[in-house]
Amino acid sequence: YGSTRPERILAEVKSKATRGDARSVVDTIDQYCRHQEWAMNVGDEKGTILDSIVCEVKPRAMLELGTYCGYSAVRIASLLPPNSRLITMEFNPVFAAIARQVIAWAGVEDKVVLIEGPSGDWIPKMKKEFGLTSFDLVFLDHWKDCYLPDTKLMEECGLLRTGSILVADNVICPGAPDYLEYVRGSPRYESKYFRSHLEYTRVEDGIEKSVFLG
Ligand SMILES: Oc1cc(-c2ccc(F)cc2)cc2cccnc12
Ligand SMILES: [Mg+2]
Repeated sequence: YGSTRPERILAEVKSKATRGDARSVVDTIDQYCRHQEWAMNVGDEKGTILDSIVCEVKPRAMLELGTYCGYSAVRIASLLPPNSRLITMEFNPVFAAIARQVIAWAGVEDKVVLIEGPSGDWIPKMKKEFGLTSFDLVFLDHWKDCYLPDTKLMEECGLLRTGSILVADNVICPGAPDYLEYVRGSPRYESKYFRSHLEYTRVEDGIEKSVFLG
């Protein structure tokens, strides 16, 4: 029986990356996915844009929708200030199982809480489950047709405060047109597009950064 792509990525991390070194895990995955087999990590180019926003915001409470193999969770966690938390949500149990191991290998498990299940089910429970008031920063990197409904749900559940920032991957490729139209057209958001490329390719893609104005 064949291994899955996430399993091959984990094997590469275990054989090539230094245990406890988040940067080496990130670089190992980028090397593998650029030269061996493509995978849907945010990647090095868009990852640098994400890094700059995380460093600017210094979030105490951050949410990631769409963990996949844990590449961006590791990247983000390595930049978080002490006693900050990244909650990352993954619907696919196979991806979640791999991500847990990648996050552990990188040594950032004390900053990351991985929850499994559909975002639509979890978002209404977040406040109670995690004793949260709101998220300072949200990274949307899951299925593109969930970006808009999940954003509206976060608004309704009071998980966004004045100044909360949404960062969305793949707004061009595969694209999230309804989400873009919403955050760019709504008076409740101040939105900005960061032009880049689809991870490990020359195809255009980009990240949309949107500040919730309350
Ligand atoms: O960064 C991503 C990229 C793609 C993607 C897949 C196939 C393509 F041909 C192009 C792009 C899918 C994602 C799904 C979820 C989160 N991120 C994704
Ligand atoms: Mg993506």
